[in-house]
Amino acid sequence: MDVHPDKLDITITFAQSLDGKLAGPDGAQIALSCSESMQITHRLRSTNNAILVGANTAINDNPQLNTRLLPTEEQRNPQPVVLDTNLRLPPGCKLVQNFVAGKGLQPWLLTPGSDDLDWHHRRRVLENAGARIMIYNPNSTSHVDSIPSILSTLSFNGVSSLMVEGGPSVIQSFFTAHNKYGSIIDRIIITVAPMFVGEDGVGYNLPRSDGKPAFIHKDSFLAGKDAIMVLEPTSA
Ligand SMILES: NC(=O)C1=CN([C@@H]2O[C@H](COP(=O)(O)OP(=O)(O)OC[C@H]3O[C@@H](n4cnc5c(N)ncnc54)[C@H](O)[C@@H]3O)[C@@H](O)[C@H]2O)C=CC1
Ligand SMILES: Nc1nc(O)c(N)c(N[C@@H]2O[C@H](COP(=O)(O)O)[C@@H](O)[C@H]2O)n1
Repeated sequence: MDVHPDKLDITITFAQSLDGKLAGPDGAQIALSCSESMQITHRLRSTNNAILVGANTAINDNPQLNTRLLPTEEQRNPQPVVLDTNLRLPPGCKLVQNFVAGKGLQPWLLTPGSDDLDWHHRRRVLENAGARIMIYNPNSTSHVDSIPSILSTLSFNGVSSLMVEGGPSVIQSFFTAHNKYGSIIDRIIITVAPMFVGEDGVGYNLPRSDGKPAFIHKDSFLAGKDAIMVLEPTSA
């Protein structure tokens, strides 16, 4: 299947510990980035026209996904997108609250849809609260195989650059889709925090890619105590 005719520019970006964890036990949120690297993350948010997280991140962290750490004149908020298959996002979350208060863009919740009556009830509640529900074509029940449809839906709705922020399950899906469909990810920007989380933390795996590295180093620099590393696909 063709990924999509108008390819989005896709940046995968997240913070990890030295032992490769993005979240604590049971996927709990942990503060990995220092203030300097967090500001760089907000700058990156400002250079993309959409930011995507998975439902668990949206529910656990109740994030704002905005650029509030930048000076006012540099703040440019990306379109918030949540991969929310079963419409689990609480209608009172900050993304919806900020939109209703005129302090953020309308959150888009992407789902393959459902015949379930409770799902339709949650859809009405979320739409009445202020969220936009967007249904992508479910090519299969697999998260990985849904990614081309998700990207087409975003592209069709005017998104040209997408920052994928996490969590680990979504990142894993994008890495696997990149390996399977090719040419999906344009760069990975990882903040490495000088700490260990331990074996109960949650990380990701990079799938094998015909024995050669799928991504190679392009740049590294320090931001406060953290190291930031930029990688690009081998073929780029
Ligand atoms: N260190 C960092 O930079 C970041 C850390 N996190 C942490 O990650 C934790 C949550 O991570 P996870 O539990 O892995 O959940 P996640 O945030 O990746 O969400 C996974 C859920 O998204 C939905 N989903 C829909 N389409 C999907 C697709 N194509 N691929 C994968 N999931 C899809 C499913 O309901 C799935 O259960 C959060 O608590 C947060 O603190 C989140 C973002 C960045
Ligand atoms: N860059 C980065 N460093 C960390 O240490 C983190 N825990 C995260 N998490 C991501 O940031 C979201 C919070 O965003 P807001 O501050 O609410 O705008 C969180 O949901 C994760 O996506 N990122």
